[in-house]
Amino acid sequence: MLTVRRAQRRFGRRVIFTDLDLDVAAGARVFLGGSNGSGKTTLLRCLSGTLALSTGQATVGGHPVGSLPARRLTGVCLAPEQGLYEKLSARENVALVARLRLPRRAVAPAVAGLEEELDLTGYATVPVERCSAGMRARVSIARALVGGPALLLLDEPSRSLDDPSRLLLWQALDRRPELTCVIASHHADDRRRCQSALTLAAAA
Ligand SMILES: Nc1ncnc2c1ncn2[C@@H]1O[C@H](COP(=O)(O)OP(=O)(O)OP(=O)(O)O)[C@@H](O)[C@H]1O
Repeated sequence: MLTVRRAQRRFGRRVIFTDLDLDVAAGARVFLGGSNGSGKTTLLRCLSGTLALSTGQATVGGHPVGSLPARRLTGVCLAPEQGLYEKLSARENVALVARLRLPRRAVAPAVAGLEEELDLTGYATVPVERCSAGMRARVSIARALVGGPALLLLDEPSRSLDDPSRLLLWQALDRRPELTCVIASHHADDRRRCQSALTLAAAA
């Protein structure tokens, strides 16, 4: 589902990662570890297509990352508490993405299903600007999941989540055994829930 070949990303002369190869089969979960500043977010941004690799290639479902077909296959939650439309409600934020990914009649049921799964129902109609960091993180995760992506990229989803909310996330992932996930995290329990791990080393 996800293939990375000889990937390198530099910022100026600073090499963040290099010679990176990765093969992630459909349905596999990869834990992305490494200390602060080791390049986890940078790699996820490259895999989502929002940042270009300096050299090397990455494909999603055989399509180059960043291409329209690859983007269609990819659900992204890179800054769990940010990047939402502040004046819109949780429901509207999720529905916006659902409309891009689903036929019109499938939008409302898909959004309602995710509201239930991630326990958004109590504040689904409240503007996101009034939500806490943990609430926002759950909205961002719902937005990444809506429309049934084949690949999910999550950057520190547990950062603002309490234990019951983290459980909701993992239950949602467990309900989707076909979903391929790459999850950057510092949380040992997140590591346990993934079949394999890639640990990035901090650049010298
Ligand atoms: N736009 C940029 N320009 C220059 N350097 C950058 C840029 N973005 C990130 N970096 C650098 O790249 C390195 C990796 O950052 P990144 O955010 O990917 O680390 P991380 O592993 O996600 O860290 P954390 O665990 O703290 O979230 C850091 O040294 C950071 O300063």
